[in-house]
Amino acid sequence: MIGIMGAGAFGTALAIALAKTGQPVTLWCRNADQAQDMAKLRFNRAYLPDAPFPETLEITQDIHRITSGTALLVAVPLQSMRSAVAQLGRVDTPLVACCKGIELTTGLGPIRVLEDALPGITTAILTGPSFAADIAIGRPTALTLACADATTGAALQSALTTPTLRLYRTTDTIGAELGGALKNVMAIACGAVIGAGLGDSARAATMTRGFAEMQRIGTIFGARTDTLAGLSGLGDLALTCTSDLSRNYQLGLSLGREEIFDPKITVEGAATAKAMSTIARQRGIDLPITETVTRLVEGSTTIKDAIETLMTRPLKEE
Ligand SMILES: NC(=O)C1=CN([C@@H]2O[C@H](COP(=O)(O)OP(=O)(O)OC[C@H]3O[C@@H](n4cnc5c(N)ncnc54)[C@H](O)[C@@H]3O)[C@@H](O)[C@H]2O)C=CC1
Ligand SMILES: O=C(CO)COP(=O)(O)O
Repeated sequence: MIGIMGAGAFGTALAIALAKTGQPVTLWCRNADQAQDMAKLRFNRAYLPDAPFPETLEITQDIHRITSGTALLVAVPLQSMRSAVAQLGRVDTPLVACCKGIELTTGLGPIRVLEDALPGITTAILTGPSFAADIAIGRPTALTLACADATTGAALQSALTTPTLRLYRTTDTIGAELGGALKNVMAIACGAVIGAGLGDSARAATMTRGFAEMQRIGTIFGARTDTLAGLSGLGDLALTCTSDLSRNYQLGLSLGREEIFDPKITVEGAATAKAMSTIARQRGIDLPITETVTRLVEGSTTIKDAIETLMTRPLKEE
């Protein structure tokens, strides 16, 4: 049995993809009304109305039903993950973080938050270019499974791969965490560029210089360059900086157009930009795009001033 915590878009999509292979999957939902609705309708009305549940997908409100088995996938937004997993109690299975970001209060990524919240557990992260809507309807998707322990990583890779969900493995958890977290910040920046009408050339420049920031941070924190250039970094950067389906990109579009954005929508890059800007200021790391996104999101700069600031920085080598 594979357990999944979090019945939002990503948790539900993974549950459907894994259950389609015929194995038992248990999806825990914290909201009683939503759980009953899903159990009755056999689809997730709120997040994925077009993706019916396979027979082997069970919906539960009993959190103890997901604490053992092959793996427990934690698919809740990063800023809520610490409080979410605190409800689990004893866990007898590896925990796989299925989220992207840096915790505002601690500066930690998903794996470190899990290990901090539940000391002694085995952890991994599943991350990479994949919209929930694509996974749920069985479109082909490739992701990175990062686990510090190579043997556990290989076992998780095998358990979580399906005919449409292809997993590559790595032991570089820092690279996988950082790539997934930071590409969302760059997606906000690219959305803002397009929203402000600055064009595709400016977006390509923002993506590329954004990737340079990802590499700069990654090098400092010990990430491997091939991980950052892989699915969890460059791959996800390419998806979210160019697709209207990305919520981070959509927030950027709204910022660029100076429109209001629905605060209920999950946008991991907003808090992550702030967390990373704080780390960068403390450690003297130059992250102009991340800093600009932080200031745009908090409303302390306008898109016009932000562009002027970025374009008039001292000239340098690439
Ligand atoms: N939606 C997508 O296409 C993808 C999302 N992700 C990542 O997955 C993570 C989750 O995002 P989504 O599922 O899209 O968000 P979502 O907004 O669709 O759903 C979030 C779910 O988490 C639940 N939740 C929030 N706080 C909780 C708590 N304290 N305890 C229990 N449950 C809680 C909510 O009730 C909701 O069901 C994010 O880090 C996101 O970056 C990754 C790849 C694709
Ligand atoms: O991470 C994602 C795709 O890989 C989903 O992106 P958004 O959270 O921006 O929608």
